[in-house]
Amino acid sequence: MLSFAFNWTKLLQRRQPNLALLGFQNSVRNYKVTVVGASGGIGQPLSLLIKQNPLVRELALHDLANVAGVGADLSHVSTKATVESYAGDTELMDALRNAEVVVVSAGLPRKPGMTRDQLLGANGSIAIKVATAVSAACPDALLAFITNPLNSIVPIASEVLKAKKAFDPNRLFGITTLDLVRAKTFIADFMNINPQDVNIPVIGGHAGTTILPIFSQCKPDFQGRDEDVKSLTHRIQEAGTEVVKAKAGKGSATLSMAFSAAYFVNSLLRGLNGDENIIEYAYVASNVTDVPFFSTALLLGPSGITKNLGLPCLREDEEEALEKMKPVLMQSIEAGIDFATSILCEEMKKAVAK
Ligand SMILES: NC(=O)C1=CN([C@@H]2O[C@H](COP(=O)(O)OP(=O)(O)OC[C@H]3O[C@@H](n4cnc5c(N)ncnc54)[C@H](O)[C@@H]3O)[C@@H](O)[C@H]2O)C=CC1
Ligand SMILES: O=C([O-])CC(=O)C(=O)O
Repeated sequence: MLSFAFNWTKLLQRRQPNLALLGFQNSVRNYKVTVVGASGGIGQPLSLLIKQNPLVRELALHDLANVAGVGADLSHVSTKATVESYAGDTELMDALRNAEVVVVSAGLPRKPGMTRDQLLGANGSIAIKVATAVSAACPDALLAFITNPLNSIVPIASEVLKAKKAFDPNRLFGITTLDLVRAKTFIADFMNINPQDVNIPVIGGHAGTTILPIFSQCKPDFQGRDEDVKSLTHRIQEAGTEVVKAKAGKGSATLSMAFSAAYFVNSLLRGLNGDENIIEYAYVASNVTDVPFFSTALLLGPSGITKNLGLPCLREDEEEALEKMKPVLMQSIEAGIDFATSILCEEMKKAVAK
């Protein structure tokens, strides 16, 4: 019996170098993902989806409240990832320590009649808190925000990370996947095909006219009239408001957002894991246009963004829509930068006064 066991060990030892030569060694790594805002409307279904991802070793759930129950519940799901719960500001650093991917859905959602920009005061401070903690606890992590107003939140986080000397433009993302998911779904409905078969670039930002679907590059070719392009573009741009209205004061999109964020997180993880063919759209620091944050197609890899693939080919009407949206997007970016600067200045004054 002993010799049988010994022979197997020997055999396995001999086989190891061969496996390495074949490129199997470390072919699947395991990552720690932290969800901040984990007991919220998006946080819970998102955490459930991430718990099922085979690339995840550890899932850290952070929220201000109710997170222990969500964690206990989720920990009974029979998949590999272990689950740890962290509550309150005092446990944020522990939740983040050693995380390779941090996804943030912490923050207030809209109520009917509100714009996303009106969430800046409430949610801007959360972005500052999370980015500050990330800069100290896991500065090399890929940091992906869901929190609105996304067009301002990503610039806020970048200001904080710059101030903390932890800014890497290839590691900071605003998740715009839901805009692509909606575009696929609405176009597929219109053309009576499977949404999985539709591919369309959606560029810009994540609010109203800053969400720009590029119908001229739709695959398969969009079969419709100019009026159809207009009305579908409007529906994609206002789809968030459609859900806010339907939920009638009980929040905004949660399930479709969880689906979209889980998809995006999986792409980040596959990039980290060495997959070289992952392309996703996200709102990032960018020099593709003269607007400093912009969503385009990105090639992902082991350190986040490997390459910004830039603008798709644009038709004349799409060029015009792009030019029109730029000042709108710029206003939200400036609002975010001003917000961050004023809070960071306050912090510095307080530190000097101590
Ligand atoms: N990027 C996108 O496409 C989308 C963004 N959103 C945005 O996502 C955010 C979250 O939406 P929901 O989950 O529906 O809201 P929710 O109110 O259901 O959940 C938010 C969670 O964040 C937690 N939270 C608040 N402050 C926190 C802090 N400092 N640290 C940790 N946790 C904190 C709350 O306790 C709550 O559990 C909103 O800002 C919403 O506008 C929503 C849909 C789509
Ligand atoms: O509309 C909102 O407030 C939430 C959101 O960003 C979306 O659903 O696209």
